[in-house]
Amino acid sequence: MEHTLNQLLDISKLAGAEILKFYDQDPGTVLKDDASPLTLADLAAHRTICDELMRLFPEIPICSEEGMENGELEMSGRYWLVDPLDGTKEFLKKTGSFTVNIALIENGLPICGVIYAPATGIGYLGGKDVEACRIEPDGTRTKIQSSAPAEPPRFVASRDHAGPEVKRLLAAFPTSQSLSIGSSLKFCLVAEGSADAYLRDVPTMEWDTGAAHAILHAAGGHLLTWPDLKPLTYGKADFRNPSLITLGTESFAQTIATAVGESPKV
Ligand SMILES: Nc1ncnc2c1ncn2[C@@H]1O[C@H](COP(=O)(O)O)[C@@H](OP(=O)(O)O)[C@H]1O
Ligand SMILES: [Mg+2]
Repeated sequence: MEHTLNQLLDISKLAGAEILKFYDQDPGTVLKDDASPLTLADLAAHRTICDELMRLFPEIPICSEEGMENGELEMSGRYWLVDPLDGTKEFLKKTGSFTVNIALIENGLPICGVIYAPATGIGYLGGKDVEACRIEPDGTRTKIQSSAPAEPPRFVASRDHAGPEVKRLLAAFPTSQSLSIGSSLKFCLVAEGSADAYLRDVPTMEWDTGAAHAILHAAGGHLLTWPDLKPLTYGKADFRNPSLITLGTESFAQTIATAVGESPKV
């Protein structure tokens, strides 16, 4: 699996190079049916990833965000789950918080994943039998591990997508720190122990979370549905996730649920 993850990292870097070709020129933005932006960078990254995955792993089907326009496909068994450019809005704003995401799903669970941030050259990978690590632009790898909550806790939130539950959370922990960034990098902050929790009460799609979920799990962290605190599974209708909470340690979920007035887990 380690070899596969290195291949996925190489593919992510190729896709990242395609994305950066559009960083300083008109990326040809159009709006999708759900009013979210789609650019030539998303499409170029999608093509690169699909071409490489099909070349190297012809037997494994691919579910990529940009291949799902008709929304008819259902995925099961073993497949690649790809978000070629997560954080398209951040890409357009040139904040640097955008990522390439590739995960392998088996029977509804993410087995391994790679996240690569083209603007910084930093990558993350991890899987079932592979320690989670952060990869610097020069290739140096550092093992990452999620951590027990700090006092006061450190929260991370979406820059573009934070709803009323996030506001309740911040009100319940008035001394907490809150860092706001775009894309799947939020999960990486929890995975590497730089943040304690990430509550997401605005919808995400399965391709937004697959790679991050695998890395987070390999780093000792947890991704649960909110507020019922159940495991998140893949292959759902329309690829839609419910509200989510990401944690460095599982018990912190209960602390947060109680603090914001949600019923304790039964
Ligand atoms: N109403 C909605 N329904 C489904 N997904 C949504 C959504 N609003 C935002 N998202 C998801 O949130 C992601 C961006 O989150 P963030 O702002 O935290 O980076 C988007 O990823 P893309 O940029 O890949 O489209 C998109 O998939
Ligand atoms: Mg996305």
